[in-house]
Amino acid sequence: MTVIAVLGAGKIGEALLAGLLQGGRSAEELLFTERHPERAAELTERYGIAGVEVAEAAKRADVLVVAVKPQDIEPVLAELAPLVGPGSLVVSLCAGLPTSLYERRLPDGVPVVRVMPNTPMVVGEAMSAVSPGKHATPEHVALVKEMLATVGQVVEVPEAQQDAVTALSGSGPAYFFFLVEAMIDAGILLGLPRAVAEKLIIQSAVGAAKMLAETDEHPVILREAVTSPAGTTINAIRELEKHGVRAALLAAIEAARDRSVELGKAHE
Ligand SMILES: NC(=O)C1=CN([C@@H]2O[C@H](COP(=O)(O)OP(=O)(O)OC[C@H]3O[C@@H](n4cnc5c(N)ncnc54)[C@H](OP(=O)(O)O)[C@@H]3O)[C@@H](O)[C@H]2O)C=CC1
Ligand SMILES: O=C(O)[C@@H]1CCC=N1
Repeated sequence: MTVIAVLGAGKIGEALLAGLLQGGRSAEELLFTERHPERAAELTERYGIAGVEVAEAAKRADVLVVAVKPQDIEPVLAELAPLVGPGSLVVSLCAGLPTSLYERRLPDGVPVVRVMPNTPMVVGEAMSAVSPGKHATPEHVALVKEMLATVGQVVEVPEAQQDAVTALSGSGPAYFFFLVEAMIDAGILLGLPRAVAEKLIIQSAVGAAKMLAETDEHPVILREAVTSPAGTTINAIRELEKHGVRAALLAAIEAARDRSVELGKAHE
């Protein structure tokens, strides 16, 4: 039995715990730490998972998953330092934070694996990218990949690519939610009842995502198949291009990458 402790069970920490439970792990294999007792009680009530102190998490868990905001990392590492050693395994989900930060703050030899997941892990559809730090062995990486594979898909990338990954797939679900929200608004503008607009757009998003995942066709081919000559879609595409939506996405994702780099630099 591999015991996994999530340090900081906020949005992504909770998504991981929920996804691991859904993926077949039992509540006894999972632990979390939280700084607000009411939040801890809420999570225990919802999932049956025990909230513990960091010392107990370090003692009982095989994998310590750090899921606090990057701005909150220093006290967590100070608390962890006397509790971990080369036999521990620390996994960081934190945007921007390099494994070298953990290696500097924790005792020599502690293996660290940097992971960028995303919230669809709650429905078993996460996209996670893993990068080992300098003390992480292939066995450590395999263990982390195995854990993440129960909540979605996993790739391994060089750590230098993690800021780009964070901007693309870490934040990615937010861009799709934003698009869906805007498209539902368009339905309201056209006079549809909200419930109808929501159903039309959400199912269209699900259908489009399944086609992308399952047909192996390039997105351009799939879009062209919707775009009939002198039809409706091309009129919409012309407006999207006129309003610079493609350029806006490139600039937005570049800005997210830059913020990830900045979050890492704050701890140099
Ligand atoms: N949300 C997402 O989609 C993704 C987030 N991430 C990364 O995951 C991390 C967490 O993000 P997110 O879940 O959104 O943030 P949240 O603020 O929702 O979660 C962090 C949680 O950790 C708690 N916390 C802070 N310090 C401690 C501590 N010392 N001990 C115990 N608990 C503590 C926070 O409490 P409090 O509420 O008081 O701050 C909060 O509940 C970030 O580093 C982010 O970059 C990565 C991929 C995707
Ligand atoms: O917005 C953030 O900083 C985090 C990291 C990736 C997704 N959410």
